[in-house]
Amino acid sequence: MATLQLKSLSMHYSAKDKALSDVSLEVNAGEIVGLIGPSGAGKSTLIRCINRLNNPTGGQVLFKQQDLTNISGSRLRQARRKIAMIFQEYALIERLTVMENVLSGRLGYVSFMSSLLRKFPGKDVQQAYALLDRVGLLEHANKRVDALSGGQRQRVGIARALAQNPELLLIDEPTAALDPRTARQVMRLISEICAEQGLPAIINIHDVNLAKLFVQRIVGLQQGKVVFDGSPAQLNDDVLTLIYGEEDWQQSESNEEDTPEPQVTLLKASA
Ligand SMILES: Nc1ncnc2c1ncn2[C@@H]1O[C@H](COP(=O)(O)OP(=O)(O)OP(=O)(O)O)[C@@H](O)[C@H]1O
Repeated sequence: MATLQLKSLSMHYSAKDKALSDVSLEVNAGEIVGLIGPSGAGKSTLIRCINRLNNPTGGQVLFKQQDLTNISGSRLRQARRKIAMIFQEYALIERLTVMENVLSGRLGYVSFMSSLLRKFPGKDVQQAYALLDRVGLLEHANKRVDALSGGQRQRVGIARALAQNPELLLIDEPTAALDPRTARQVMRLISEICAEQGLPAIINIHDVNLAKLFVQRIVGLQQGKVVFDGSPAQLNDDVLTLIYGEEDWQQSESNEEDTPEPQVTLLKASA
């Protein structure tokens, strides 16, 4: 049985605006899905409907066969513990350390008093160290996150998400704030960790070439509807035109992984 099943999911922000229409999708354990589509296609809305940050107006979200659309309170909180999110702007607590931010991924598992005092069991701390080691930030554990680079912050966001022991990752534009090389490193890390843990993920991603490099399945959204669901190899110019409209896609095909970033020479304008 698929980890996640979306059945005829719809979401309207207003009576005339349909952000999502009749979206049906299944995501299996270990599967990484890249969600692509033009601005306003509904990618963020779809991700946020899955963990009920947005409330769908129709259809079902079945996570491990439990319908999340008709639960609330503690049942919803419990389901959400197993669905971790990684955000474009990291959503870290800037004045806290890297370790404290990672441990905040455990807040849903500790008592109210412990969460207020930010007291975590020793095994949670050990796990947090192991996760920091995995994302390459062990020596930064005690630094405040506002002293880190964008790529390092996103690694903290990844470690925090994994601290939840999730069974599904929802990832909203994880590389939009990063330079191309760091973006590839972050995508590689996410795809390696998902493969190691058999963890399914949905990644909302603007950069089609990046998606093609790191995911095995791509879903294309257009005006709130799924118009493509297939492998990166099937994502030809006709399909890209279907998703994005008329464009010259050849131009964007030349970004090879690990190509050195072009050197830019700034010329002073003559007076
Ligand atoms: N809070 C909101 N209130 C009203 N309409 C909204 C709201 N958020 C999004 N929308 C509308 O819903 C539609 C889908 O938006 P959404 O942000 O999900 O698209 P997206 O594909 O993630 O776009 P982008 O790539 O630009 O982030 C758009 O028409 C958008 O204007």
